[in-house]
Amino acid sequence: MGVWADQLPARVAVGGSRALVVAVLAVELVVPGGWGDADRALLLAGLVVGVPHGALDHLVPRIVLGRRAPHPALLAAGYATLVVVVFLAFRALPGVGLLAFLLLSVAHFGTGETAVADLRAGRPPQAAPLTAAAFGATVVLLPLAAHPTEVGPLVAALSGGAAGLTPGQARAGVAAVLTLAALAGVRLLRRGDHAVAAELALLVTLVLVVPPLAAFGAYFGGWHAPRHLARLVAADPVNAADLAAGRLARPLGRLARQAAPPSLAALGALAVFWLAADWPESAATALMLVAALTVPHALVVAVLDRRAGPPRTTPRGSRAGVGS
Ligand SMILES: CC1=C(/C=C/C(C)=C/C=C/C(C)=C/C=C/C=C(C)/C=C/C=C(C)/C=C/C2=C(C)CCCC2(C)C)C(C)(C)CCC1
Ligand SMILES: [Fe+2]
Repeated sequence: MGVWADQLPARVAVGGSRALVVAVLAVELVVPGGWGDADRALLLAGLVVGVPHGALDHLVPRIVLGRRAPHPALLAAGYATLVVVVFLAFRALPGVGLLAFLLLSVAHFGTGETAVADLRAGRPPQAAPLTAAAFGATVVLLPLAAHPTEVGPLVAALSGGAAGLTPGQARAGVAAVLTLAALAGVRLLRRGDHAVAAELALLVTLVLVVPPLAAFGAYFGGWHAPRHLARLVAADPVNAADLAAGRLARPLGRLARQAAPPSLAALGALAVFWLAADWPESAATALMLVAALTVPHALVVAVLDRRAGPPRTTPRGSRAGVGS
């Protein structure tokens, strides 16, 4: 086979996510009125499609550590407890909660991008703080700074009424994120990572051009989630033989079966929150739930990143993939 077996899922996810983001951009630029009022629908769709990417978190330690890992049922109970505690803490201290959520999100999305880039390049995951910060800030902070009016009501609902950014702060925020992205882009180009630099430019364009809620929905559900799932599929030794034979359908079926129950539980809670209030409280409470899911999810992904090794060197050879 011409590619690393481990890289097959990532190649598919990368191709699909690029095409989706380009399509979302094209709608904004070509269709009269762009996304218009459909931005909320795209945010909701992105959240719904994106939630399952964390639904295998309680199984990740077993994938990574094998039998030495605590039992998945124990992990699921701890995970669910942490979600409830963080959700209640966010509600009690919304200002601090929002700040912490944004910073954790920058780190989580940013390191997710560098981990996928490393997997595709066939090298072990390595710390790339500048690239990670640039990606994370682009998808989390740039929408807030570039579109303060559109996100204002949602940010106020999430933060317990805190005033949004002043025009001066927003301009400074945009300049800071664009400078960071430019520095990271130049460094990536110098290192020969042209595709990653182009992806950073694509995401910057998405966030600047497309309304912020639509842009975030597209990124979360159409880019971050499939790429993360691709890493999990590649990391699970159970999938090794299928991937080596170039088969993705069976690994994806297994993943869907395992992810269904936790996804339905989390989506049920999301639906209740979304339907129980009017905009923007509906979206704010749903995002608080996402924030609560983010804490254990980011912890699990950090473990995955630390334990990851280089891809297998032979399609069916000894396992040294993301999860080894
Ligand atoms: C396993 C399990 C489970 C499940 C889980 C899951 C399902 C998970 C998921 C996870 C996830 C799902 C995660 C996520 C993450 C996310 C994030 C990290 C986000 C972020 C966001 C942001 C940052 C935003 C921002 C903003 C604002 C704030 C405003 C407006 C504009 C914007 C949108 C930009 C349960 C619990 C059932 C049980 C136990 C076990
Ligand atoms: Fe994630």
